[in-house]
Amino acid sequence: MTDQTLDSPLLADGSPLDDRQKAVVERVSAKERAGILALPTDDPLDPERRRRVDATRGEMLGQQGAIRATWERNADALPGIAARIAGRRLDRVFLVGAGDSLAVMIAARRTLELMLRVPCEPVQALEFAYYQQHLVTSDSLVVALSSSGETTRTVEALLVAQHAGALTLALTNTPGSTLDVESGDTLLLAATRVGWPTQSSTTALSLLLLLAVEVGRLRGVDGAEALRAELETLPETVETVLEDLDDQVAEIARIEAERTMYLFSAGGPTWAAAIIGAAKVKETSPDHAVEIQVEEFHHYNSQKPGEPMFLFAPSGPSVPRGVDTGRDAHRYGGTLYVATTVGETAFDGIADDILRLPVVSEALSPLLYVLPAQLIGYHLGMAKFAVAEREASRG
Ligand SMILES: O=P(O)(O)OC[C@H]1O[C@](O)(CO)[C@@H](O)[C@@H]1O
Repeated sequence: MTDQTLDSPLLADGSPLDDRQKAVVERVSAKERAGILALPTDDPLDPERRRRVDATRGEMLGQQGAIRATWERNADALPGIAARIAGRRLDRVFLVGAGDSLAVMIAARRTLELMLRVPCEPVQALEFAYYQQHLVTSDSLVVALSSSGETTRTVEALLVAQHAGALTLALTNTPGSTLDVESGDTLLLAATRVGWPTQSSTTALSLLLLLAVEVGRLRGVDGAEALRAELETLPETVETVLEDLDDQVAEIARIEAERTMYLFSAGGPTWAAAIIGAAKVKETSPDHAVEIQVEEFHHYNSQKPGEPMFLFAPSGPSVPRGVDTGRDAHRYGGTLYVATTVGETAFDGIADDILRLPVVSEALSPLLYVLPAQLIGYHLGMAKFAVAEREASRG
């Protein structure tokens, strides 16, 4: 059965989709399945994984330019879309995606909620398409993000939202993709995605943040102008953070290269960085990585002896629980690495090493905190290849 495409309940009788849309779903589903079957193996020296890890570095370091190019690309379209959203009475916003694209939605949620003043719910695309149709109204806004524009469940989510009469908006890196073609309004990313995804996440996040502050400005929301001004400076900060943390993370990766499980934790908007960190390790290596929300960490024996934990905790309300997490990491016999704000002293004497990032509003902080998450994934991948090569050469 592994080479078969999977059925969708939206292809069955009673589906809101028409025959043309069902054919669209069948087509993207078959293509997606082929992509999944072509993923690298868990061979520690898999050349396809290596090719993608190698390609990731340049893309990761080029994110400042990709963000600026994405803003430029949408300079004409974004103001009109922001005006349509600002002028509309909204009951709620659904932020739909899969994998990294869902993490981006989680990262953007806080700024969107501060600026739009309605609940903005990140939802996995399957959950939305199959379980939440009844919640969508003509006053809802559904934003669907897919870098490829061909992720089946995300395409289905967009189609379902259209049938429910919601205002819809697509974001994709692929002009002419199914999501782009099926959507009325599309914002286009300017990301390179030959390696494991980095630019596609940060460009999408930067665009959603820009859209949010534009809507906030149009609606006269307190703090929108200041947030806009801060956001405008962040592409350059992205570059600085990557340069400043690169060597430090490479050294941590060398220390931790022979572990087989990696934990990532955070709370608030930076939760997205924990999700992305675990995703990058799973992409760049044959090993396991999991994200655990900073509060949930305490409700189980969450860390095993020797396991490294990466905690993302910019100054903000999640820091005290992060400090508890750090103490328990050591009680479990694990190691703790913390990414936090320069000048934040809460983790001094608790963390095994601290990655320090510039001061930034917590709502915008994921745009910076996904960077150490990407660096950890990249450098662990490279360090693991080095270990595997050494072992292979010993025979
Ligand atoms: O943004 P897209 O193209 O929908 O891709 C989503 C997919 O990409 C990944 O983020 C990484 O391959 C997956 O986890 C996810 O299912």
